[in-house]
Amino acid sequence: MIEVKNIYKSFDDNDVLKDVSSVFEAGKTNLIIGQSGSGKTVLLKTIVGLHEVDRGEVIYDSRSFTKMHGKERKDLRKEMGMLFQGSALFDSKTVEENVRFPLDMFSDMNMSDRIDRANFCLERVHLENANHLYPAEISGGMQKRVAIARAIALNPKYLFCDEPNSGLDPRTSIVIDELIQEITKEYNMTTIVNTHDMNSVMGIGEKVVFIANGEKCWEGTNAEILKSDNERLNDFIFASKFLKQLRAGS
Ligand SMILES: Nc1ncnc2c1ncn2[C@@H]1O[C@H](COP(=O)(O)OP(=O)(O)OP(=O)(O)O)[C@@H](O)[C@H]1O
Repeated sequence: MIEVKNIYKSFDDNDVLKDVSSVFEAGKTNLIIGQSGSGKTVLLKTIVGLHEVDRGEVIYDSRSFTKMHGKERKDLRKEMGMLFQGSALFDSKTVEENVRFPLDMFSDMNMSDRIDRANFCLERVHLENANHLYPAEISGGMQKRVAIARAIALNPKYLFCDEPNSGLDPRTSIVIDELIQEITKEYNMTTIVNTHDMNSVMGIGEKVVFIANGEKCWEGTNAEILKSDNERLNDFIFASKFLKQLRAGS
């Protein structure tokens, strides 16, 4: 479980996060949604420690990340897996080498165990025969699966995904979303996903936190979204004609 408590973050005179609090439970796909520029990425980066909070606290299973320094933080970071926008694979490394990378860097496993673990993770994302291919030789959806395999290589307790569906077609997006949800449940991870993909929200939004202008405006489940009378949320969600129709029929 990850808890953010009354977080504030500014850049110069731009107050990006204002008093944001929420709890993200283990075994659930927790989504952060909001318009472009609303502060989703800054929130995610603040949670993983790429930005320091100005005020407030980030707590990982009763451990205050905000109050940690040095080695303690480094150790906690080893429990985090990250899936960045655009997959962020190393072009000059093969699929297997990409997945092995965190193991090479942060584990004390021998080479044979690292290769076994990389293969296990690749099988888990249904990518059995791509080990020796390079990222440029596989599709965008396969690249995402490699990135997921790499993110789970160190068996993280916490998984962070920034726009995991960017650049993917709707069908492949669903496959990736379902994979993220499956592994979240299988390993009881606390997963936080930044997205503005409404298909993801409706598909895997077990908890949805809506950020507008740096403030938490609403939170609930995907089922509750359709019934919400929060005006700002509705303006955001039902900007899509398809969802307006869905709501009318619900
Ligand atoms: N490192 C930074 N330095 C200064 N300002 C920043 C920095 N990172 C983000 N911001 C500002 O914070 C605000 C929120 O940006 P953020 O990237 O969190 O939005 P977002 O909701 O993730 O948008 P998108 O969906 O387009 O990725 C923007 O005004 C942005 O300019």
